[in-house]
Amino acid sequence: MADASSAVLHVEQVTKTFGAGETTVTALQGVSFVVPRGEFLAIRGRSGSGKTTLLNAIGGLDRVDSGRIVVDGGEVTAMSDDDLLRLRREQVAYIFQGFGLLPILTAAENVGIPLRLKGLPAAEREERVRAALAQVGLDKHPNQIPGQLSGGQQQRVAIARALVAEPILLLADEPTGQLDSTTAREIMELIASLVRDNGMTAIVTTHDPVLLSIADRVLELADGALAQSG
Ligand SMILES: Nc1ncnc2c1ncn2[C@@H]1O[C@H](COP(=O)(O)OP(=O)(O)OP(=O)(O)O)[C@@H](O)[C@H]1O
Repeated sequence: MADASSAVLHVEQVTKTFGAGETTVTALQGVSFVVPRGEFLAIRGRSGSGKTTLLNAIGGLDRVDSGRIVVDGGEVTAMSDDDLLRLRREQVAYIFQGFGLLPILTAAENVGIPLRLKGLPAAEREERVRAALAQVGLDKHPNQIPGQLSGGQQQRVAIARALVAEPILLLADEPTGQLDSTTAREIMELIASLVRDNGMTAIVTTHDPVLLSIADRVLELADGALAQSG
């Protein structure tokens, strides 16, 4: 059992439904778990099991109906919209299946976005962007736009962008879903090693059984409820 005081994330009895009346879908029902600092946690589950809904609730992108979510001592489920914006800017970083890069910006400019939002001076931004691109093995491609990079390279840019602001919690929703199996494994191993090297905590959703073995622990969602932990 994880020491609750060292936990980065507490999820307690979280429930979320979509729609009303006969069309109501229960996306999450009574989900509870704790993630200790430094853990690389995978969440698996079939399509529609609630993985995206859960990550979006943790990252403050969507609100739940009941239950509590606490990230690094801050109660996400009680935050104002402004506080949620700050949470997403300063504490939580996202990696998406579709990479989520801005197509007209270069790799370096994409990586620099969180640092601009933080208002860091240009010289410090440039140095941190350079270091982040080097960490993901893309130091030779700072000036290419996403359309000039492979899928795996684009996801590396997105990973660098997620890391550059030194978030407490990294959330990755099917980050390898658009990649071939070899590249998918490379990307998952890269995320795992960066999380470990940077003392971060990460939650990654995936369907892929091969990739699950890279995680420290796997939780399974089925019809919006946690089925087992291992
Ligand atoms: N905005 C929405 N409006 C209505 N229903 C929704 C909405 N978002 C999700 N759902 C429903 O909630 C359930 C959980 O969806 P969710 O996207 O969280 O699953 P998932 O495990 O991430 O699936 P996938 O692996 O396909 O991304 C599904 O039944 C889905 O149809």
